[in-house]
Amino acid sequence: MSVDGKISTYERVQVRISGDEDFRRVDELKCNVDAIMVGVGTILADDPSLTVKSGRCKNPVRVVADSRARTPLDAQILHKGEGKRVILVSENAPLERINALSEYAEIIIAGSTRVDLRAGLRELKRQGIDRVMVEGGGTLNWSLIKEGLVDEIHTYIGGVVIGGRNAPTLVDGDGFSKNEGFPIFDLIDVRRIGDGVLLRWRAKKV
Ligand SMILES: NC(=O)C1=CN([C@@H]2O[C@H](COP(=O)(O)OP(=O)(O)OC[C@H]3O[C@@H](n4cnc5c(N)ncnc54)[C@H](O)[C@@H]3O)[C@@H](O)[C@H]2O)C=CC1
Ligand SMILES: Nc1nc(O)c(N)c(N[C@@H]2O[C@H](COP(=O)(O)O)[C@@H](O)[C@H]2O)n1
Repeated sequence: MSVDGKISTYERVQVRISGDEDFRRVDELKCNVDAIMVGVGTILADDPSLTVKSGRCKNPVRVVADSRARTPLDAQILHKGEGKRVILVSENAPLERINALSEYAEIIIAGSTRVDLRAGLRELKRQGIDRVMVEGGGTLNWSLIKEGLVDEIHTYIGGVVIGGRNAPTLVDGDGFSKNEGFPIFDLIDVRRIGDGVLLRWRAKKV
């Protein structure tokens, strides 16, 4: 994220926030997880492939949280690189979209109108997927944190200011009210990387 906590511009255009060294760190992380997950908003905005660029290991299983099965059939994630893809959808997703996407990815139906992330992750776990790395965006991050499904947060802060009240931030969604309390994370590591800083946080056990 940027100095001011943004993860893209208000037009949802990707900005290069980190440098080569940090891209390599993120690439390495992918070799230590079973799956990498993003929300469909990120697929629609960035069209990422989420592949391991170094080729040092196999691509992790690539997962999209996509309640209404909006992932485009020509999305890079469905075509670039080897490996399994999973799309988590809700019962609300049109059957024709599910059928079309099932040519490229395993479809898991979890939740009635929105993906039930806990149920989706439970099914992934049943398939042997224990460690999931989430690469955004802010809406999916919010839901996972709200539901207490996040063990660690790794925030790389790069030296650019993006600004804009409508620019996506690390955690969007509705936000917590002061009446309901906030999830607390312990700072477990601080490291300078390139022109920015990597902070690692671990969810406090309550
Ligand atoms: N700087 C960075 O490292 C990154 C930046 N981004 C930026 O983030 C933006 C995309 O973020 P968002 O629009 O917030 O989309 P998002 O990627 O968080 O996806 C949100 C979508 O996921 C689906 N979803 C299914 N079940 C859900 C649930 N239970 N809770 C929440 N979402 C659920 C919904 O269709 C929802 O609209 C883009 O502008 C992209 O460039 C995204 C990833 C990384
Ligand atoms: N680690 C990192 N640093 C930045 O500066 C970024 N802008 C991003 N963006 C996210 O990385 C994903 C790219 O995926 P592929 O290279 O296509 O596999 C994408 O989701 C961007 O939002 N990341």
